[in-house]
Amino acid sequence: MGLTDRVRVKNVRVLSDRHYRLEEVEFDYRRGNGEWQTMKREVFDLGHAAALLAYNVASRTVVLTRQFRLPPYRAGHDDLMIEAAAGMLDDETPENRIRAEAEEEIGYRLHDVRKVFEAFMSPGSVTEKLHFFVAEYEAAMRVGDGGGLADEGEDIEVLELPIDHALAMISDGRIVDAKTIMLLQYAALNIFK
Ligand SMILES: Nc1nc2c(ncn2[C@@H]2O[C@H](COP(=O)(O)OP(=O)(O)O[C@H]3O[C@H](CO)[C@@H](O)[C@H](O)[C@@H]3O)[C@@H](O)[C@H]2O)c(=O)[nH]1
Ligand SMILES: [Mg+2]
Repeated sequence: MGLTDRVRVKNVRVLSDRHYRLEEVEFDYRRGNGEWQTMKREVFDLGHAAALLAYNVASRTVVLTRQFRLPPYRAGHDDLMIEAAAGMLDDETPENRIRAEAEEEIGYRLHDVRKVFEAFMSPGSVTEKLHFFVAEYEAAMRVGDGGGLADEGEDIEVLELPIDHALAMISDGRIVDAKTIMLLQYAALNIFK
């Protein structure tokens, strides 16, 4: 399968190129009925990212983070965000990046880290693909307090909580981050049976 005979990019205009990159792309697209249509779409290029759920089967617990996120706040979410550990790849491999993020954000040096799936998080406008991982944690793997990198503005609380409590927080709206909901539901289906 390929789309080279259905999509012809005609022009790319960079609207913003600071921390992230916003492009306006003009292209021809061959519709289902065979007719060509010219369109313009804005594409927000964030790079790619990785996320991880740390879990412990015996204690039926998971480790999450809580931090301020400006975009949800601007959209009316008047609370900190509860999220799985995650970070942008920044030219690292997904596995190396997520191991480093787990140490920086939640303070665990994990052993076996398992990739479970990949997903585009907002395919209508954002290029970002997220690589999802899970890993078992134990007290002996704790190497620090986590919290993120203060000089990059990160101020992250570490939350260790029962999986059942985390799942209830999806139902009552306290957890509203997509990657975190996906990982908790993966864990409910495949890890905490
Ligand atoms: N200077 C500057 N820094 C920024 C800007 N936007 C983000 N940053 C900084 O860039 C760093 C990104 O931290 P990471 O841990 O690498 O990424 P993340 O923001 O946690 O990304 C994860 O969560 C996002 C929100 O759910 C996801 O979008 C993303 O896919 C990933 O999972 C943080 O220090 C953040 O403050 C900006 O516009 N300017
Ligand atoms: Mg992060």
